[in-house]
Amino acid sequence: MIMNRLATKAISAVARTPSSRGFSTTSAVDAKVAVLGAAGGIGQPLSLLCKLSPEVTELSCYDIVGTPGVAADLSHIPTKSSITGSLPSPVSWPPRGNGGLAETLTGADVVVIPAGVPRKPGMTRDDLFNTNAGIVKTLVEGCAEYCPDAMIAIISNPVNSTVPIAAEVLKKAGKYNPNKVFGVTTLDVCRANTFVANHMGVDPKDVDVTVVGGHAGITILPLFSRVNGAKFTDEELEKITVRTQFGGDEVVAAKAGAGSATLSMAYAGYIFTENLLKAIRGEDIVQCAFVESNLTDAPYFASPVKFGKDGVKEILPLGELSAYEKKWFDKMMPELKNQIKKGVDFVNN
Ligand SMILES: NC(=O)C1=CN([C@@H]2O[C@H](COP(=O)(O)OP(=O)(O)OC[C@H]3O[C@@H](n4cnc5c(N)ncnc54)[C@H](O)[C@@H]3O)[C@@H](O)[C@H]2O)C=CC1
Ligand SMILES: O=C([O-])CC(=O)C(=O)O
Repeated sequence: MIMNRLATKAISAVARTPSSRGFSTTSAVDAKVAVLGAAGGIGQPLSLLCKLSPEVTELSCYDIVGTPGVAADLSHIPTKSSITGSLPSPVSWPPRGNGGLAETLTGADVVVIPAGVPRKPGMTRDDLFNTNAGIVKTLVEGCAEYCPDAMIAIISNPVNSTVPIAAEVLKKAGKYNPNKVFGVTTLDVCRANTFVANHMGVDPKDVDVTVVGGHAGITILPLFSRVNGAKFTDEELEKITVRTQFGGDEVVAAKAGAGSATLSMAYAGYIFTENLLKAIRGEDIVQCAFVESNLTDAPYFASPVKFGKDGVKEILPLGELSAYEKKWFDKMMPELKNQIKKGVDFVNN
């Protein structure tokens, strides 16, 4: 239940924040968040949610296009955080210094990366590798140089490969801290919660499904056997499991060539980010994340993780899988390990 209660609290904080009567002062700690890819389909609503968050005191938006406009627009929202928007060239809003990645990242506590191309119908997430691998590599090289102590939350697909890419880039630079590099799998948890709550006829805030593995098709494994009170026929369980694994495809198909999930991902990315900021200021947080892990024989694995002020504090035990979940687990592992290896090889070969 932990993550969902946090999600509800976090969103109610957002809902309260844009009051015309004043700014929220919930956060006692200064926190700079950098969003890389901030002019995109995810980046813009994610930046909006960060601008509304009482946890954020400084928001820096970076993209290869559009961020001066995004920042000028968001700057009129009466919340306490300051905001800047930078392009790679020395163009920024407000005009200052040299702009660029250096100013975006310097002093950042959390860097969220939704930069890169989204899928079109018929594509897998792995089909994005050729374009997005290089984008993530370059941006994380910037993190190694300008904010080596920041937590880095990666949204760009394929997450199963881009997280290992980030780790290898940081290792090469001598700046890798496995406790501070995460793939964001929160949207899988959001989908599983929504679908199971609909099935059970309960409020989604009262369920919190553990989703393990990775973030692509069958590497996404929702553990519905752990949801108290949930009853399924075999067919229902198969249907809800596959729908969670391929929830992204459902949105890609409905958008019919105009991209993939953006609004639900901005929500999920915001929940993940705000939880990191709460952890930084001392709250114990548990949420699912794709991290370096020795829970299985895959070097990275998504599972419930305890976060503290320095990032990952503890990777919680996987626990027992049902026979049905074990079948999916065995099917997933070769695919997950291949996608991880592809990311590692990209940086090292
Ligand atoms: N982890 C997850 O659960 C999810 C991941 N995604 C992934 O997020 C990524 C972004 O998706 P959308 O926002 O819909 O795409 P989009 O195309 O709307 O936005 C991407 C943004 O990245 C920017 N960009 C490209 N190269 C850049 C660079 N070198 N530096 C900085 N910014 C750069 C683009 O200018 C654009 O504004 C995709 O890879 C998508 O597959 C999408 C949904 C869920
Ligand atoms: O399906 C996609 O390509 C985007 C994504 O990762 C998701 O929605 O889970």
